[in-house]
Amino acid sequence: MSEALWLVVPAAGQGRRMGAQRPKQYLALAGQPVMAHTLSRLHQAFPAARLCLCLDPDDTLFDPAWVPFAHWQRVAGGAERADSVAHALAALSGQAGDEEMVLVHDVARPCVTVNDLVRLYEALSNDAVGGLLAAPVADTMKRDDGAGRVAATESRQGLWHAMTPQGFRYGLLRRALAAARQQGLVVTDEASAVEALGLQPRLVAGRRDNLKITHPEDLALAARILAAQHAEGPGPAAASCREKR
Ligand SMILES: Nc1ccn([C@@H]2O[C@H](COP(=O)(O)OP(=O)(O)OP(=O)(O)O)[C@@H](O)[C@H]2O)c(=O)n1
Ligand SMILES: C[C@](O)(CO)[C@H](O)COP(=O)(O)O
Repeated sequence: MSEALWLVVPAAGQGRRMGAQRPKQYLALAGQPVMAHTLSRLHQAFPAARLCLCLDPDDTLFDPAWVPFAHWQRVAGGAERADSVAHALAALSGQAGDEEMVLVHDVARPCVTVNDLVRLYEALSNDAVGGLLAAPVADTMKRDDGAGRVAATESRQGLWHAMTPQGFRYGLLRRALAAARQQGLVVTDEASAVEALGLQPRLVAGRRDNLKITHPEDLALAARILAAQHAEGPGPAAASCREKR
């Protein structure tokens, strides 16, 4: 029996750095809410996947019409992103098998391409640890002195920007997040928790335009990225995983 693929989408944030009137996942982007774009990209890549959507318990803006998946559930998000992901994994207890793949993808990353999603899934399917989409750092990196001036220039050799999705087997990811919480380790991505177990997640090079919409200028940038991707046309034979499985 083919293993199920689980998608966890943290979408319970408030978008404080965006400074908008509503959480950024509900801001209009090319005629649709950010969330609708993100879920559409995930569904194009993984139409048969099962979605767990983390929403703020007080969220009154969510519309189920934006969810294209046949099998999906919502869970209450937590105080931090890691808590929301942990809540989703707890909700999947008894549903997801320990060896089944969980891909965690920020709702705030609507520009991820279907081709990158499928490439990541294929790269991780045979990887015992799991991994993440990432992009090598291309800028010179400065560390500040806390007073607005350069304290040092950091080597960018071997530095990557971690992105999402990040994919790990259900049992390992649940154990890793639980261990991080128990140790009081604050993690801003899933890979950090897996690394804390002494494992080395795989870095899968992805497009740099897999932007996380965070600051006000990012919304217009995301719109330009979507338009540019549309003009590019479909990537290299990015058949969805249903065709490939
Ligand atoms: N308690 C939280 C915090 C964040 N997220 C989600 O995690 C992703 C990445 O988080 P971030 O970009 O920081 O989103 P926000 O927390 O909304 O932004 P801010 O930190 O500016 O408030 C987002 O899709 C966000 O919705 C979540 O599900 N639960
Ligand atoms: C998971 C992530 O998108 C990887 O870069 C990032 O860590 C999320 O950070 P945020 O502060 O929760 O946006």
